[in-house]
Amino acid sequence: MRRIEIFDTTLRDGEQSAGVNLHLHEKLEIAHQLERYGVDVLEAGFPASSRGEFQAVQQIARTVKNCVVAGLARSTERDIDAVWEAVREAAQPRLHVFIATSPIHMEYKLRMTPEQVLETAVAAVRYGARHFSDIEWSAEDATRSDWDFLALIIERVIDAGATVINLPDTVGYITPDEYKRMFQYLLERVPNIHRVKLSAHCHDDLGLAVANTLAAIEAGVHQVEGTINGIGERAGNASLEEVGVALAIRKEYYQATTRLNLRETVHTSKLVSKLTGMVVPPNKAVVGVNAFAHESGIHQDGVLKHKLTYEIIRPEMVGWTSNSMVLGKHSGRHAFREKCAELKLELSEAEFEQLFNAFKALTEKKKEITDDDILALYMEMNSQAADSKYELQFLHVWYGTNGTTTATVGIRCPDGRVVEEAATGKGSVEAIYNTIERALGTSLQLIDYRIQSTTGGRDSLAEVYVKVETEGWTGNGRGVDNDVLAASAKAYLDAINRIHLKQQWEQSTTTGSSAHA
Ligand SMILES: CC(=O)SCCNC(=O)CCNC(=O)[C@H](O)C(C)(C)COP(=O)(O)OP(=O)(O)OC[C@H]1O[C@@H](n2cnc3c(N)ncnc32)[C@H](O)[C@@H]1OP(=O)(O)O
Ligand SMILES: CC(C)C(=O)C(=O)O
Repeated sequence: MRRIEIFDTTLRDGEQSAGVNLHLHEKLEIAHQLERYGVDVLEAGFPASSRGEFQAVQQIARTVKNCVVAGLARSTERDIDAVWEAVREAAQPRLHVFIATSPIHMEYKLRMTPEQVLETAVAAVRYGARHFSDIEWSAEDATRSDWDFLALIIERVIDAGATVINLPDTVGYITPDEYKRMFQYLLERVPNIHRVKLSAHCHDDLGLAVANTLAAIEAGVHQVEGTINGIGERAGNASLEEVGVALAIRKEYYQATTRLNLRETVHTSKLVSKLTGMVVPPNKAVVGVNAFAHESGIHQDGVLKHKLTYEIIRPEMVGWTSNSMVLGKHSGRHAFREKCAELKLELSEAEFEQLFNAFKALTEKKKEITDDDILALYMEMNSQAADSKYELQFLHVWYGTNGTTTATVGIRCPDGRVVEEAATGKGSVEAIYNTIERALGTSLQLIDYRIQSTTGGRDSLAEVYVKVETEGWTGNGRGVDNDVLAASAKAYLDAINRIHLKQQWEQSTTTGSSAHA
């Protein structure tokens, strides 16, 4: 088994993500977490770019002890001096110096001939070697460079003192097979290449960053570079957490390990996301909230019977507490039964079927069903059981801006009749309650009315609680619906039903027969 070194550039290339600007204390917090995560090299920033950046790199270099701390420089003495001043107090300082080697970059950006680039690169490494014993040299846009030119310049910078050679796919252009062949070609052609470590640095413009990084490992590189959550310039860099997990899960295939403490993965991802403001997509591999969420019945059934049917990564391995069964419209009875057991709902087979059907009906209206939704359905089912008297059949409300609202309700009575009535009120709820009272020939006083949603989100269920009083009797009622007005009507009827139950119970205790019999 080879050990692959992990070079983290979240604080340099990651911070180059559009819109990201970390404060010193935020960079420090991420740096210390990266140290706990177990990265081998931490690229803290580009010291020559600003005073604040210099100070941040310096602070990181002073406090991080368990990994190499690197700073990036162009091939100029000023940039290299800035890196030295910033990282000189690090336990293990590294200079990372680069120059572009592709024809397009040399001609249009640097406005240099290949000979000038060669001379500048060698001079920069020599200059850096006055202070640094650890020098990483990068051929920017290596993957669009001429391979023979690369071979020549690599040989020369190694002679000048480079200890790590990094060949970045700066614009995310190469494919895994080509990248592998490029490294293999250079390993054969450059005579002194075995004196140094080789490194890969991939961007995700074609969505190939992780695949290219793994291909480079197959080709024999010693170090791979990337960022947490794959953040970085344009489409970002290779996601280090994905590379680390791929190597761990496919250890037999890659024959390679890392020093990463994978259990810190999720925490590291969340911290970087929080401080950079770069939201992790829910379906992102390893760290997305859906990465271990099973939604469809066949998958949930499989996972309940044997996790490995649909899980190649143990969620605990990367720091999730467990997988999650998301109950939605694709869920089946196995997952629903598991959830009922978890919620400690005691159900007969018939009750289970009734609750399952209510749950399935709810999935037509709501995307994800939460524990609270299920509990609400359960309580609703129980309150509607044998004791139930009056049940809402339909409800229409015409809201008027002139201060009068009209409601029409249909109520199924215990004897099976459906009574229909209409009445007005100053607002929708008052109109509904006036109509219910007229339909049932009763008069109630509303003592308390409270409404809340079972969860956040527009598709949340509304839960209404009421307390009513009539002729010395009080009753509490609860109604749940995905519409607030229907929930209000149900709560009122529920309160009325409870008062009737109390009245029947009192009557039965005085006459000696049971109202529930
Ligand atoms: C692939 C990568 O991710 S590379 C790293 C990218 N990171 C950054 O750019 C860090 C933030 N950058 C900055 O703060 C600024 O760009 C600075 C401070 C580095 C330079 O700022 P300025 O001096 O104003 O130059 P500006 O950024 O406009 O242009 C870059 C200059 O560096 C030159 N340059 C680019 N790469 C190199 C190199 N590797 N070695 C030497 N010179 C280089 C360019 O040719 C250009 O030179 P010119 O001014 O003679 O035309
Ligand atoms: C400076 C180098 C390593 C880089 O970030 C790139 O080429 O993408």
